[in-house]
Amino acid sequence: MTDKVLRAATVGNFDGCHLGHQQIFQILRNEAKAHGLVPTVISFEPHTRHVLGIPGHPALLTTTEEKGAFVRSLGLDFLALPFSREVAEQPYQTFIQNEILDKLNVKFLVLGHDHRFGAAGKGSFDAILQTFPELPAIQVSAKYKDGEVLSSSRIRDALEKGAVERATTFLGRPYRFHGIVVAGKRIGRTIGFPTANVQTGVYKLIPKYGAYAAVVRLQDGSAHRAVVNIGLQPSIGDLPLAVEAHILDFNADIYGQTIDVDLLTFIRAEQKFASIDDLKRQIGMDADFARNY
Ligand SMILES: Cc1cc2nc3c(=O)[nH]c(=O)nc-3n(C[C@H](O)[C@H](O)[C@H](O)COP(=O)(O)O)c2cc1C
Ligand SMILES: Nc1ncnc2c1ncn2[C@@H]1O[C@H](COP(=O)(O)OP(=O)(O)O)[C@@H](O)[C@H]1O
Repeated sequence: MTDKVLRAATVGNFDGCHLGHQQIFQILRNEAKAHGLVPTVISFEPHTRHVLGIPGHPALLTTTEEKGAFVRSLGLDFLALPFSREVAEQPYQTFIQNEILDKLNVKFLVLGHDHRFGAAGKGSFDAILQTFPELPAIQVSAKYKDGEVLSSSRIRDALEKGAVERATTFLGRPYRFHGIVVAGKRIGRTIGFPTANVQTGVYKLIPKYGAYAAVVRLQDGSAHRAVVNIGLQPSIGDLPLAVEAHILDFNADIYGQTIDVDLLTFIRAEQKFASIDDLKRQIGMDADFARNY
């Protein structure tokens, strides 16, 4: 299917949509405006690393849905192209000609410092300039933070250590879970702390287990302070991983709602308590911390 919209585009995985990615999006928006084109972020689904089995960290900072929501909130179009081994094995010339130029009418390309197209990553920026001399293309240099290139893997490392604020400074916004509220064991309400359990994407990166101060945004757009637990709840039993939010000063049934949970700060590591009373007391202190944070 060919769409008639004329686009300026960037292409990549953009996991996290961090400040380095946002710099590309900003330049893309300016160039699109200057040339009367629709600014478009073209990504892949699933993530290229998962399809190609590239070793390294399998977890992602953003699901495709989260990326799409963020990119669109900036006023850019978002497209997730189906990615497969067949797509990966196409020479970059074929992929760019067929998918980017012919199908999507891209008239201007904005590329990140390390983006490579096509089989064996042969489609470097210089190769593209040579192969498609009629296609205006610019390359955006890497963004640095603390003397190092800002990257998705640095953000993953920070989150795995519970260094949420560091992740926030790299992302330009808090680390977020976006998902539907599902039923848990219905124990929370019996100990005075009902918790909305958020379903996470399969590959979603799980930060260090423990309690966090957070902000929860409900489907009606309202924002609430919350205290969040991420972990296996060892005091209750050996349970599957849960990301659960107790919303402060709130009492309503929100099962089935799609909510956002934004992590603000790590409070403490998850522990195995000797009794439910000890667990309750600690959650009370965590809630007080989150209230005053
Ligand atoms: C702020 C907060 C901190 C928590 N910390 C721990 C903990 O350290 N260890 C633990 O075993 N469970 C912890 N929990 C999880 C509770 O055990 C869990 O919320 C309870 O089992 C209710 O689960 P349910 O929502 O599935 O009913 C915490 C929960 C909250 C809200
Ligand atoms: N303050 C609150 N914070 C989070 N969820 C609440 C709150 N008050 C009521 N709820 C509701 O209670 C549910 C959680 O109760 P809980 O007993 O922990 O059950 P579950 O084990 O199913 O999570 C939430 O999904 C939500 O619908």
